[in-house]
Amino acid sequence: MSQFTPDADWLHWHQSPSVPGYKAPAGAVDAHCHVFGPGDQFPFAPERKYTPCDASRDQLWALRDHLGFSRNVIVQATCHGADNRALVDALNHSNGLARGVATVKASITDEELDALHAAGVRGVRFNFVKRLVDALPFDDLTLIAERIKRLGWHIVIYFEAAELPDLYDFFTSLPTTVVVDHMGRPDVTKPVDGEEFGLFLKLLEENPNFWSKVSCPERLSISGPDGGYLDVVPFARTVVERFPERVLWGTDWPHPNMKSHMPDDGKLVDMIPLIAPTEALQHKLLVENPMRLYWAE
Ligand SMILES: O=C(O)/C=C(\CC(=O)C(=O)O)C(=O)O
Repeated sequence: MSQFTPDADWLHWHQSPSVPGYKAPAGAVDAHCHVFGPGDQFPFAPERKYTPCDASRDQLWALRDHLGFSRNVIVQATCHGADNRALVDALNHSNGLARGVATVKASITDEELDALHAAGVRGVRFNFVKRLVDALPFDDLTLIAERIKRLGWHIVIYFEAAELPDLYDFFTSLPTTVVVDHMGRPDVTKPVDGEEFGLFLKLLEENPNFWSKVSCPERLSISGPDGGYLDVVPFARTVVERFPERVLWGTDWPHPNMKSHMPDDGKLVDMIPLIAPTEALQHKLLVENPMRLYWAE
């Protein structure tokens, strides 16, 4: 029996996702996914705000193959805090087919950063979603940003759309490439050409170092799986068509903290042609862009 019990309302990741009808181009990258534990091997962090079920690296590789993808970018999830051991273990057992985004504290040493780089880490994540973390002070984040510059890493930022006005100036002060998770979590009941999403588009428009993941329709959708998450499509498609060189796509497997339902990962893949309607856009989204950011060398 595991030393960790998932939260009572925790939804297990999908056990039999469909085979997508959409065939991803050769070399496609799932650029946003996580590994959880296994908790008995890589304990969840004491400061975590949720306890998930296990989701191991081998289970992630099985999903990758099932979906017809080739590579993964594994993003450190908050349930592991700044303990990147599960992430590094996955990278070290990926045959070079996975890269990572870590969570670090300002006290990390250069040697520790170098070891993360050698394992395949290419970025750090700054998380501002209050239900997930107590965000680090801006001074610490600024220090981390300065420290990782020499490695050529980027910064992944995760925040709710309503927080963007307050965070905007800090974000634009960051000295590296910056990747926004899940399009800055727009409220999709508001218009795609409205003020709120307009601020996010302005961030990308005026700052060529900013990229966006067009991921997580299952988290953002109000119409839900029965509506095919179609209410999210105009937002994602706008970002892909306006910034085709600076977009990434990911499954978000194993879909932490989904409460209403668990998505079928195959169906998420089937949405790709809706948000990237041409083969050229799909190739940039799934192959060229993530390869440039994560496998540049
Ligand atoms: O998987 C995601 O990107 C989103 C998450 C989880 C998360 O980010 C984390 O635990 O670090 C969420 O909204 O609960």
